[in-house]
Amino acid sequence: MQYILETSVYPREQEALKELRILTHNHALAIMAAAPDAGQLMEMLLNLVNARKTIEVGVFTGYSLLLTALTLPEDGKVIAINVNRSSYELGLPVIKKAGVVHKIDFRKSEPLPVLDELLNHKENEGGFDFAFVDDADKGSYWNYHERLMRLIKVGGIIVYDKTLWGGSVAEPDSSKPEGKREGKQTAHELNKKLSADKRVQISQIALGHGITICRRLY
Ligand SMILES: C[S@@+](CC[C@H](N)C(=O)[O-])C[C@H]1O[C@@H](n2cnc3c(N)ncnc32)[C@H](O)[C@@H]1O
Repeated sequence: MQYILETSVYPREQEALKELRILTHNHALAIMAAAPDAGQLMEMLLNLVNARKTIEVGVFTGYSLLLTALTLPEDGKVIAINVNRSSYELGLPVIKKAGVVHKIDFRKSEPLPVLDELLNHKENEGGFDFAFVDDADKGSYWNYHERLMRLIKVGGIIVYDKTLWGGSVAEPDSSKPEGKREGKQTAHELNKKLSADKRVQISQIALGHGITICRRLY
């Protein structure tokens, strides 16, 4: 198992990311993000769009945030939104040690007010290169999408995590107890809407809990 973790799943993980992953595990918190699995893909996507300004919705201890900050150029900025600050505080010493905290603009908030506030400033329309949405209130993903589609430039990328909801989107409702159907249903609704959205080119990847990459076409 250790071999798989160190050489297969994370073959080229930077030291700071590894430290944050281990710290998260040591606090008995599972790494919830697909980010460790999808790390290299995210890094490549950030590079492909020459990302300088990005948005992250759903921070937790900051694995995908640190990965983003390490990938951005010195003058890059990531606006990172999370409903609370406590888990971010846990990862913050590692982020500071990595020397990238100056690239992070952390906002403790529900995402929609922050996205709406950004849209109050005309210069932010199409002003961002990349966004990553990871599990912050799945029922609101479509509302995030409508805002992000205005904030991300044409040619920019929005990545949604957990869009296969552990594979359960493909299973019949009866396979899940009633209380556990919500995540599956919201993921299914989002997938239907994204695949019908002509404004984006999409690619869904069965990595972690499933990620969907959307490239804004117009
Ligand atoms: C799966 S974790 C994000 C993982 C993170 N990207 C990483 O790489 O470790 C989901 C995060 O969403 C946050 N969250 C949950 N509901 C939220 C909401 N309504 N608004 C903003 N953040 C929320 C949680 O506090 C948690 O930090």
